[in-house]
Amino acid sequence: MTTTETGSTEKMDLRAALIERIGGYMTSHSIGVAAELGLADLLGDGVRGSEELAAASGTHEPSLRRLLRTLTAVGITVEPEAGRFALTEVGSQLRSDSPDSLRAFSRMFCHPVVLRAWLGLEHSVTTGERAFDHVYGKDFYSYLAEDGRTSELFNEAMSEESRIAAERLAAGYDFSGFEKVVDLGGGDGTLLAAVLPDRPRLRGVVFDSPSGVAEAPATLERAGIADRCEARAGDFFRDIPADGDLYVIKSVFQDWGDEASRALLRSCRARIPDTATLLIVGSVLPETASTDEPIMFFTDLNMLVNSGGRERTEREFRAMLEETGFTVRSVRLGAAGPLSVIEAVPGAPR
Ligand SMILES: C[S@@+](CC[C@H](N)C(=O)[O-])C[C@H]1O[C@@H](n2cnc3c(N)ncnc32)[C@H](O)[C@@H]1O
Repeated sequence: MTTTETGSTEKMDLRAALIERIGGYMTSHSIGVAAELGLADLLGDGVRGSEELAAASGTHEPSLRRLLRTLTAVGITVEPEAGRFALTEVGSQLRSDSPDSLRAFSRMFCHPVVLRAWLGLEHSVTTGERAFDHVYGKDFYSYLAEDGRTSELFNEAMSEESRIAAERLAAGYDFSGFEKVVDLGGGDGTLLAAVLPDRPRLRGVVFDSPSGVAEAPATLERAGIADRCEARAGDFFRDIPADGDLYVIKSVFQDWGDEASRALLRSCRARIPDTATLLIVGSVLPETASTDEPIMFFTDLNMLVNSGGRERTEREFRAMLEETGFTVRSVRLGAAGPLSVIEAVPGAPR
């Protein structure tokens, strides 16, 4: 190959690299539609023809086939023979019956409610304001409180996203010195459903807003812990339960800006016992961005658009906790699967 040809190949690769990224929204849309139509459930473990899939999903075969080819191009399906498709390992996570299912998560984050808010990204970047409120005239959680179906989908999506982190926390954190865990903003109870079953003396409270906690009783029932774990509705800015000795806040702070996050920590400081322990489970951003963990940066931008919150670095978490009357005992990066665990206690260093 001549130098000129090498140079032109590199140029083509560079162009393709950018064009592929520009098409990112087409990827999310395609995955969202596949999840909505239940294509992964129809594919199951098998190889199926596009005609059979179109008949089962009530879709237009030539168009469905084009969708499936695009999904193949991004590694969700394979096309071993022309017009016949099967799931890849990545794509299998779109099956509703997979223990690692991310189907509700895909439906939620490719949902028109979220995608419309993302159309306001430029507004957010220009003004620093939440695009969601700009588009809908209300904030994300008020929207969910008024839209039961989307709220249910969001709770299910959070539960799917949480499962691995909850299992890692359950396996890796020493709960032995505690009697009652309160999961603040605990959603449908997925975290305590992972922690409590193997610890018969530990009790729990899933605390969330009325719409957030709506599915928790069923989760606790399914996990066989309903007799020692209750679902309580309330507002964590105002009435945090005072009867726990371990308080977990998982994937919550990224929803809130600095002022609200400090208000939440002050609310915890004022209500939790002085001898209690606070565990913050969530992403901890590195000081500089790179391609290593793109999801954290997607989440951060998603928070700018939808909730007005942000992901934070270890330095920022430490400063916020210290300012609000907590002492950080440890920061364990990646201790809960993709998430980190920050352990803090009320008051000055003990
Ligand atoms: C991103 S979700 C995380 C849910 C769960 N902790 C998890 O990791 O899957 C944030 C949770 O905070 C809850 N939340 C928001 N505002 C709240 C408030 N004022 N009081 C109690 N919970 C609230 C939401 O309902 C939602 O369940």
